[in-house]
Amino acid sequence: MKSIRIGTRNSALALWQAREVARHLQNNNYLTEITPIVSSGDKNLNQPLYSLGITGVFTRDLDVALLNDEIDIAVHSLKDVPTQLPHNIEIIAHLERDFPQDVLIRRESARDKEFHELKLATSSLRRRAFWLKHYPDTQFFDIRGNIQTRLQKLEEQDFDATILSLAGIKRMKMDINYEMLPVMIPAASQGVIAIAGHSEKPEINEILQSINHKQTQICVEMERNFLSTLEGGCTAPIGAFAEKIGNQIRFKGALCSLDGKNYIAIDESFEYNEEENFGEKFANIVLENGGRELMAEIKTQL
Ligand SMILES: NCc1[nH]cc(CCC(=O)O)c1CC(=O)O
Repeated sequence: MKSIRIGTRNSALALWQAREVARHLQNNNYLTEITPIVSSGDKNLNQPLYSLGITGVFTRDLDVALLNDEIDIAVHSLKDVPTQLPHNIEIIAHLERDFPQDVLIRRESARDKEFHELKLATSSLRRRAFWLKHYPDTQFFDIRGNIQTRLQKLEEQDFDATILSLAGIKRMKMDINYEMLPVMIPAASQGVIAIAGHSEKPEINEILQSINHKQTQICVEMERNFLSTLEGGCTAPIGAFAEKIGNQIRFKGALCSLDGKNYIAIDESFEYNEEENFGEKFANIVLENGGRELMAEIKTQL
């Protein structure tokens, strides 16, 4: 049997995630090989992502490799994958989500500062806006690069703290202190490793079903439907997180103005059924409660 060619970006986190997918496939007796691919998102580190004006900077090169049959599957952090996929590319499986949360990481010299006094480095509109909602006078700095680069910048530059995804920190086994931020709603599909494939490769796609985590899939599809219904093709401060609790799903979602002053949120627990598109339903509630005007306002500010 031929081995499954796994395409990945070549950052440490991406490689770890690709190995994790390989491990799941090997446990099911499939052979695998890993093919790292340099993405244009990694080559362009001076500008914040939203200002590059295109979605899918991290995924585009892997999409091309899939379409050219250079790889059989592509492993992604699902939160970096646009909700609109190119023709013939599909998300075919999800690994189980482990740590969805955002966490705060401070430099030693800022250990005793209160949250509202921190000078914060993040280039995420969502993290910035949700933080400003609680601490409106915070000073922000842009920061780009992978987790290791960002932590190094935190040591060297003139800001106190940064906000990162806990999943990335755990996967990189970083030995650092972090603080949970319960008021921040994670980005849609944060913490989820997803596998993309070519729509016209049913054999591979069937194999991938054997490692798909259905519960995770249900939650992230809801989050991503919420996001795509709200977003209409721009990057806005939107959080979305669905979680199974007992036999219910709890969905938290929010849209926030860039300055954090206007915040429209959903927090619902319900029994899941396949027929109802809950993500779209909750997004429409947000849109009808001022979200439409807020989205229009945000689009003029980006
Ligand atoms: N946007 C960058 C990115 N994409 C995926 C992760 C980490 C893994 C994840 O949260 O899924 C990160 C780093 C971060 O947000 O701190």
